[in-house]
Amino acid sequence: MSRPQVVVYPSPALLAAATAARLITRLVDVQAATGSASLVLTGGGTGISVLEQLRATPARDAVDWSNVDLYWGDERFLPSGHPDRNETQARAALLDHVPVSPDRVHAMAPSDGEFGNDPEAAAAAYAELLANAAEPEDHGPVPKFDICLLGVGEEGHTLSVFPGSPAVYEKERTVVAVRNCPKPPPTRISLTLEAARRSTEVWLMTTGENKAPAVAMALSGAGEVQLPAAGARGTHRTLWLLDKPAAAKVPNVFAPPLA
Ligand SMILES: O=C(O)[C@H](O)[C@@H](O)[C@H](O)[C@H](O)COP(=O)(O)O
Repeated sequence: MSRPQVVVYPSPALLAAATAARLITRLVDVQAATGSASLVLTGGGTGISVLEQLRATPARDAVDWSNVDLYWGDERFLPSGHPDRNETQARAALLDHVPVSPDRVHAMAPSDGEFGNDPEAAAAAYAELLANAAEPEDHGPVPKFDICLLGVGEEGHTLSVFPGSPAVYEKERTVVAVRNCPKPPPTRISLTLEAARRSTEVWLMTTGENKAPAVAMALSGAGEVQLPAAGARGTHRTLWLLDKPAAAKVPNVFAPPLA
């Protein structure tokens, strides 16, 4: 697993704009090298802001969106089209504005979909979707995602994996149902950390002084059970993209070299 790298931006707006630019460049580079790309989207304010900034930049059209497989790291288990669903927000922010291939946008099931109000069945179905999408060279139960975007909660959750929750101990399944989630809505579907760690690159993005303690703990060696975001690492790269307040307590070892 890769050692975390930290990049700090002066403001949330600049973090979102710069991360959108970073994402465009990475997607273009991966497509130039392999012909396609796979991206795991996240919910949360920072994650959606990045998608909105991406939509706003002309450079977005450098990506062959028809050749991107889009997945979600987690989803709020709500009826289709509900404004709080991560899918709803991602479509409004970006996906409805670029020429994605509908059959390559892999949303997690809504609570009024084919599995009804059964989040365990919906989670199992998404795990099967991922297993079917994995290629032999991925050597695992999920595709080797090129980039996995993640947010971070105040107490250190990421995806919908919360400290000390059953999901944080899950080592077998790749997708789980989450109930009684501390962050509303209470019922969700989430990749596990094991699944996220199969990503080539993991980008954790967060802002605000209220996130500074969790960020500092994650970067200071906290265990993933206590601090799930600490367990979110890519096989080749782990980026922490922060604004200054969120980075306020980051250990000096991550500070940029003195000029
Ligand atoms: O569905 C969700 O709520 C997200 O996936 C969740 O993990 C989010 O990314 C964090 O809670 C950070 O959210 P903010 O960026 O809004 O602080």
